[in-house]
Amino acid sequence: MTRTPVNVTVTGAAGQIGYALLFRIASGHLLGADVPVKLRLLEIPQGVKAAEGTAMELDDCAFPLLKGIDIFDDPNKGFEGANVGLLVGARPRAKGMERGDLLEANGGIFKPQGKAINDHAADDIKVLVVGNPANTNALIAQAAAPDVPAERFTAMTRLDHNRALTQLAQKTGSSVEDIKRLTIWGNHSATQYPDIFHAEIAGKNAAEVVSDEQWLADTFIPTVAKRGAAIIEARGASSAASAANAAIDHVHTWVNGTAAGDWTSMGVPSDGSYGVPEGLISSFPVTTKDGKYEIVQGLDINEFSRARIDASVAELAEERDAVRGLGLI
Ligand SMILES: NC(=O)c1ccc[n+]([C@@H]2O[C@H](COP(=O)([O-])OP(=O)(O)OC[C@H]3O[C@@H](n4cnc5c(N)ncnc54)[C@H](O)[C@@H]3O)[C@@H](O)[C@H]2O)c1
Ligand SMILES: O=C(O)C[C@H](O)C(=O)O
Repeated sequence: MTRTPVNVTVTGAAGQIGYALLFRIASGHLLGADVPVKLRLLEIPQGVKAAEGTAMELDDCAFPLLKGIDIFDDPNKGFEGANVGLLVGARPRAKGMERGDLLEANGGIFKPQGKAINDHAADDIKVLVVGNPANTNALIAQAAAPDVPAERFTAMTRLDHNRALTQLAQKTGSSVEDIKRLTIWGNHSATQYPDIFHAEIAGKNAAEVVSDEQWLADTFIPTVAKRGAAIIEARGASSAASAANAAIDHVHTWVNGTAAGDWTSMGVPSDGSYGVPEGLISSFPVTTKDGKYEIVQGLDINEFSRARIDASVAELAEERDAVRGLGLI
């Protein structure tokens, strides 16, 4: 039986992450090796020509799963019939720009995109926001889409999760696939909290294997939380291939499920779990199955973790209050 192609809308398609992302979507890494896709690329008018160039290259790959590419500069058209929305395009912080200015500029992008999703996307739309500040941009888009179930709006912390896996594997001389149940809590920002207290390495408690709270506090957490800035410093540009890879992982896991005994980290609307105020889009440990996710319940949160989760959640609440003050939600 021939499957109906899945419509995947990618915003910021002509950007760095877009260039690293589109070829992997088209080759089946996002949804599966047997799932045909149609790409809908959304750019601002100045980005359309470059997106056309990328589309030419996608054509030149002759990907069997790629059933069409359309390019738009109007979100209402870009999200028409979208089953998956990858919201990558965002306004970067310019020199001299205050935080409020950045939130306002991104509100001008994510509010109309949320409304376009509300009015034009397919009923089963799943949204991943990558563009920073990702959690709050997701909140803005979600607030503009009252007819779409709130839980379909998610923000990317999978890159942080993957970064933490590698740091922990390198510290303990283990392999990333031996590590399970790691969690990123809170905001995709320097306040995020990578938590290894419930993680396991080859079946043993990771915190006990590491047994070095100073390394945890002074090396592991800041290395993971500030990795984005370190990449910018080294590369002169923000992470692109690793961010695209994490976006692929996020959606693939959401659609295809977490492995038994493991979980992943996703920024999702809080249901009040772990004291995170309801509605904030915060990173949690989640399991996924049949295209749905659930926040892992019942974890004991020690004092060390509690203070760090609270600090990151407080930052999210501040961002929410700021965008509320700007009338964006
Ligand atoms: N969540 C994460 O883990 C993570 C990791 C890395 C980067 N990021 C963020 O991802 C975003 C994109 O990064 P990049 O390196 O691809 O940036 P980039 O500047 O290379 O590309 C951004 C693209 O978005 C386009 N764009 C801007 N406004 C748009 C709009 N309204 N509609 C459609 N397209 C629009 C631009 O024209 C540009 O082509 C940034 O905000 C970056 O900070 C997030
Ligand atoms: O784009 C950035 O500011 C950094 C990015 O969010 C990252 O974590 O690599």
